[in-house]
Parts: sequence; C-alpha cells; structure tokens
Amino acid sequence: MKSLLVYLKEYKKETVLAPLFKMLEASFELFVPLVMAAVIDVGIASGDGSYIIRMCLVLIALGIIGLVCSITAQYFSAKAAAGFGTGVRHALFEHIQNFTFTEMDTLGSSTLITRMTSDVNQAQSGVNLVLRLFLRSPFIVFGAMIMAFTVDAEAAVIFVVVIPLLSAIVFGVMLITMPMYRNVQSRLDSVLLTTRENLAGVRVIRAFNKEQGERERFEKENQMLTDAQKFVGRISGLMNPMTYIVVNGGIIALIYTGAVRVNMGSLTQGEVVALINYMSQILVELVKLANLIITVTKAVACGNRIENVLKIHPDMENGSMSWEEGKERAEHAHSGGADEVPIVEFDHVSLAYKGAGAESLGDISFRVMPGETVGIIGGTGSGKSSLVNLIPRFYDATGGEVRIFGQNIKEYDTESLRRHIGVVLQKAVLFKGTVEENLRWGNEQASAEEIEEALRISQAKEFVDNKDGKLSFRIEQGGRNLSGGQKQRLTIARALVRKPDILILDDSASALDFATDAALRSAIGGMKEHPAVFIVSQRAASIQYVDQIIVLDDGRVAGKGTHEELIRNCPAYREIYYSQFPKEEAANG
Ligand SMILES: Nc1ncnc2c1ncn2[C@@H]1O[C@H](COP(=O)(O)OP(=O)(O)OP(=O)(O)O)[C@@H](O)[C@H]1O
Repeated sequence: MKSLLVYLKEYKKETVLAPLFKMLEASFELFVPLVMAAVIDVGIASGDGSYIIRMCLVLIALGIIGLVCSITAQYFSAKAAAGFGTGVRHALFEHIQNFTFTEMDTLGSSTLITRMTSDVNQAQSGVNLVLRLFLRSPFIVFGAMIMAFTVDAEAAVIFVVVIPLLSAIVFGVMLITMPMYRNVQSRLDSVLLTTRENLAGVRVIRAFNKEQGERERFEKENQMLTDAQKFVGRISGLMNPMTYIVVNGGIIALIYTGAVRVNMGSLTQGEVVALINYMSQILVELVKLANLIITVTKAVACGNRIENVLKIHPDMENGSMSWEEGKERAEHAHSGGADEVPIVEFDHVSLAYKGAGAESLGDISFRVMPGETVGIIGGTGSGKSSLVNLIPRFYDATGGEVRIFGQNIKEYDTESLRRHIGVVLQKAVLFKGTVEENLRWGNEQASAEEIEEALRISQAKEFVDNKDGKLSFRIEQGGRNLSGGQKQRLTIARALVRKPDILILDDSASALDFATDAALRSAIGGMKEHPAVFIVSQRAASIQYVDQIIVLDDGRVAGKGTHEELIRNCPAYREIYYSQFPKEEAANG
C-alpha cells in the first residue's frame, strides 16, 4: 500500500489541512465538558441565570466553530481521496495496457476488473477516513485523558486502566481480521469471474439448458463469499460490545469514585459530569477509531492487491528497432548481393505457455518472403493460433528464434512492429460505435478511399452499403446487431485499413460461405501492395492455392510445401484434404 501513497503527492496541501481542521474541531470539543462543569458548579449552584445563558452561548459557539472545521476538513479529505483514487485507477489502467498476453492469461480479466473498481474505491475510502480521523481520534483519546487528569488526578487513574484495555481490543481485532479481508476479496474475484462467464455465455447456457447448473455454481461461489464475510464480520462485530463493556465499566467506576470524592468534598458534581463526558468522548472516538481501523485494514488489503498488479513488470522487454530500420537493413544486405531476406522466419521455434507443462509448439522452422501467402492447417489444438500469435509478439518463443527481416523479433519496438501487422483474430471483436469508428481502429488517418477499398476487399462493402447510415451505422456492444460473417468481414476490413505488410487471418473466414471466402481470397490476392499473408484455416479449400502450406500436428510441422507437394508427400495433409474432398470429387474437380 505504501507505494500507492505517491498518488497523494499532488494533494499535499489537502492531506495536511484535512487532519489539521479535524484537530481544531477536536480541540473545541475537549472544552465542552469544562464549560458544562462550570454551568453546573457555578451557574446552577448559585442560581445565576445570566451566567448559564452566557455559558450556553459559549457551547453553541463551540459547536458552530467545530462544525465549520469539520466541514472544511471533509472538503479537503474528499478532494485528496478522490484525486488519489483517480491517480491509482489511471496508473493501473496504464500499467495493464503494457501487460503481455502471458500476464493477462495468468491474472485473468475479472480480478483486474475488481482491482480497478472495488479495490480502488476501498483504498479511496480508506484514505478519506484516515485523513479525517488518524490524528483526531488519538488526539481526543489522549486529550480527554489529560483533561481528566487536570480535573482530578485520582479519578483519572481509571482512564489509565481503560484506555490500554480498549486499545488491546481494537488492535487485536485488527490483527486477526487483516488476513481475512484478503480472503474476502479473493472470493469476490471468484463471484465476479462466475458472473462474467455466465453473462458472456448466456446464449450457450440457455441453448444447453444449463441455467440450473450455472445457478448452483453461482450460489456456491456466492455462499463462499457470504461465509467469508460473515466470519470476518462476526469477529469485527465483537469489537463494539467489547469496547462498550470496558467503557461502561469505566463509567461505573468513575461514578462510584466521583460520588465518594464529592462526599469527601474533594470533587464537585460538575467535575464528575465532566469526567463522565470525557469517558464518553473516549468511547465514541475509540469506536470511530475501531471503524477507521476496519476500513483501513480493508483499504490496506485492497491497496496491496493493487500494488501487486503494479509490481508486475511485463516479462517481455521491448526492443528499439523500428520496422523501417529492419526493412532497410534487409534491403541493404540484398542490394549488396546477399539473398533476399525473408519477412518472417521461424528458426527451430518452440513455445511452452507459462504454467502449462507441455510445449504447444516444438521445433518449427519456415521462411516467408514479402508478398507470399502461407496457409496453416491442422487439427484443433495443433498450435495454429499459437504459431501466428508469435508474429506480432503476443507471446515470446521459449526456444529458437522468430525473425522479421532477418532480425530477432525481440530487437523490434513492439509498437512499430504491430503497426505493420494486421491481425484478424479467431473471435471477431468489434466495439460500440459506428462502422467507420471501428474501421479507423486500424488507421485513424485512413482516407475515405482507403476505407472503401478495405471494405471492398473484405467483401463487406455490399452489406455496409445496405445498412442504414452506411459507414455511420451504429454497432452495438460486442457487435451483437451484426451476423457472425458480417462481424468477421468488418474485422478483416479493420486489419486491411492499416495497409499491413503482414496480414494474419486466424480462422477468420470460418463464418463466411464458400463463395464469399473465395471472393475474399481472390481480392486479397489482387491487392496492389500485396502483404505477406498467413491464412489459418481448418478448410483445405481456403489454403489450397497459396504459395506455401504448413501442416501442423500436435505442435510440430508435419509437412511443408505446395498443395501438390503435400498431397504427394504428407500423409497428415492428405488425410485432412480427402476428409473434406473425397477422392472422386477431388479428381473430378
Ligand atoms: N493462452 C494459453 N495458455 C495456455 N495454453 C494455451 C494457450 N493458448 C493455447 N494453449 C494450448 O496450446 C495448444 C495449441 O492451441 P492453439 O490455440 O494454438 O491451437 P489451434 O490449432 O489454433 O486450435 P483451434 O483450431 O482449435 O483454434 C492447445 O493445447 C492449447 O490448450
């Protein structure tokens, strides 16, 4: 939590003024019992009405001044806490943007959402409360004790016994509950994860009649959260009765001692009332302190969870070479007489995901020249997506080397690298906004002609033209007002608007009919500045005519070459091909 306090730096003035005004309020509060004692001992004892009225006016003045101080403190603490929360949220968001896919996989998005929202809110309330109470409450507790000593040292000994006892209870509860709040937060993560999964997959759940199972899963997670909260609540709940018992015991002792000492003539009635008032003030303040400690305990637990995310440094180091620099080097070497340098080269590449035992890719080697089209085919889980994900450096190879223009991909600045790669992922994701806004994600500066061209190549032009408002047609969240095929075509257009040097289509034509898929491939083939294209597909027809096909089987290259070569030499390819085109059909075709 400590390192988060830097986000209060901009609010130094507020962090000083808020506790100071609270202390000022507390100082006025400490005088109230003395004024009341004077009203009883002087005003009432001598029947002096005007004295009583004057003292009552003093009490009202003390109250008003205290209120003004309190409101001012509240203003400063709220300002500092809100600024702190905004700063932390901003830093967390920025930090998460730098996470690699590996970190995102490890942490999971639901815990990151909890940390960005409820954890930050909790830490913010902690800061707000601390600024107001961390000086005020101990000040009143010790101030009231000192005032009690000035009233009557002998009776005040009771305070010396009561305060440490109360402190022991308060701090004891705090120490016990601290780790429990951490547990509560992680249970909250699980509930959010279940909720998110349920909401994201609501159609599938209904289609498979799994509502009951999902309900039970949610209830189980929710029950575990409730149990954890109840348990910690019970322990925290012990604090108030325990503190009240001790304080009321103290008041009884005070009334008894006071009565004896009033009888002896060494204490006045007003002074006994003042002592009881001080004891009550201490009780109220300790209850506030206890609540403060509970809030702070939660805030620290939440702050630590935020800090743990901020402490994660992406294990992917960014290089400094720009795409243009890499390309220039390659061209320079070629014009100097060397062979043309491949735009992408895999040299004995392997990949084992973090936490996964086995390798998902092993010993993969191939070279792709600029403008070439490569097809990647293989059964489900054979590693096709894993392979193409290494090209924009979504993951780093755990063995071997991926090279772009002959340079290790790790030498490149990832931003520059990704600017030249158009990726169309398996799952078409669009954002709420117009068609044009979505396409401009690919390139904000794209001209109207470039957008039209991208729509034409991706076979999306016709359906966009038929939509109300055409490019201004509003896409709903997640693209739910578009069909699967329309979404896929728009995500392809978005990647094309970027005019990439490498275009990766990861099973991104799966929702298109054969004719549209063929028209798409032919339009990509006819592009003026033809990028190197990687087509990942389960359909042999989609990759049959490409320059090079890589056949993957269980993370290994089972074959590499043109369609004709593979039909002759690669049993795995033959099996896939003939399962989709029975021999007679293939022979006739
Ligand atoms: N982020 C990840 N973390 C851990 N393991 C992963 C991750 N992504 C993929 N894998 C594993 O790597 C292997 C290859 O998966 P990959 O998605 O690359 O296959 P694929 O050939 O693209 O499959 P499909 O055609 O079904 O999309 C699988 O065993 C999968 O479980």
